[in-house]
Amino acid sequence: MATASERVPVELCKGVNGLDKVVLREVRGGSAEIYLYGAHVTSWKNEHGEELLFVSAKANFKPPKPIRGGIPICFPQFSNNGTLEQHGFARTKFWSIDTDPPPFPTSTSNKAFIDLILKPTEEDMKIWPHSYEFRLRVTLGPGGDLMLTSRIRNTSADGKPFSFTFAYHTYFSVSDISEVRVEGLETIDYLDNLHNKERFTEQGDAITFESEVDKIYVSTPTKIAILDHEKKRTFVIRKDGLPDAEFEFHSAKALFPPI
Ligand SMILES: O=P(O)(O)OC[C@H]1O[C@@H](O)[C@H](O)[C@@H](O)[C@@H]1O
Repeated sequence: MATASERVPVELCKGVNGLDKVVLREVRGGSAEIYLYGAHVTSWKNEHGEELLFVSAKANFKPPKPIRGGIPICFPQFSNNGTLEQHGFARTKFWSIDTDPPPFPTSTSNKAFIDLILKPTEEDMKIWPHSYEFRLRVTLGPGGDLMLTSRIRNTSADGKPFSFTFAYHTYFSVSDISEVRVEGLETIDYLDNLHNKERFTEQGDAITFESEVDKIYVSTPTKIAILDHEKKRTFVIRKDGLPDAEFEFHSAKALFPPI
């Protein structure tokens, strides 16, 4: 039976290694957990209590290492496309709870959500000399849907523009990879990370995984589905403002060195 604290829609508590985390709960029993370290979603459970995200059993919740699994926020650099560390520094910074976020156009009724914010310190500016506010809202809807909304604002006094790359590097939990297929990327071009980012066009039907895969699909549709036959579960991913999508399947050994 649920205790009183388990029914609280938004709760700040301690997670692994005493790190601060926020737990979101929706009325039907779904939940999500977000660490302030990295603004990192580490758990998303449906109303049956089934975990929908993968976090490596070897994941270190030890700053300054990134957490391996869940939803790492890659900012201001995705992958190694630049001079910064792989996937940028946002995933290894301590974010704050944003108590006064600018209003959203969408309604928040029946939704559990938390607003987080990251601003650069003087030390950070030495690595990436741009002044910004990165606001992330993580929302758990009444049907258990998880939504991440990022708002990045240039706060430099002179308004000089800067560019960045950004990604939600989500690790979905799936069963045996041979039971999984991805729909929505047919005939889309991709850059193959296993072949020096060479560009190819996806052929044929839905994507299946037979060997190691590490591809960035470019200009993808706004809706992509991951179908897991064994778990009889489908993830429908909808996105807005993020043109590309990366799909990876590595062997267990390649994917999970402890970091
Ligand atoms: O190990 P990291 O830094 O969390 O990166 C995870 C993955 O990120 C992807 O973007 C890379 O293409 C992969 O090669 C890498 O394994």
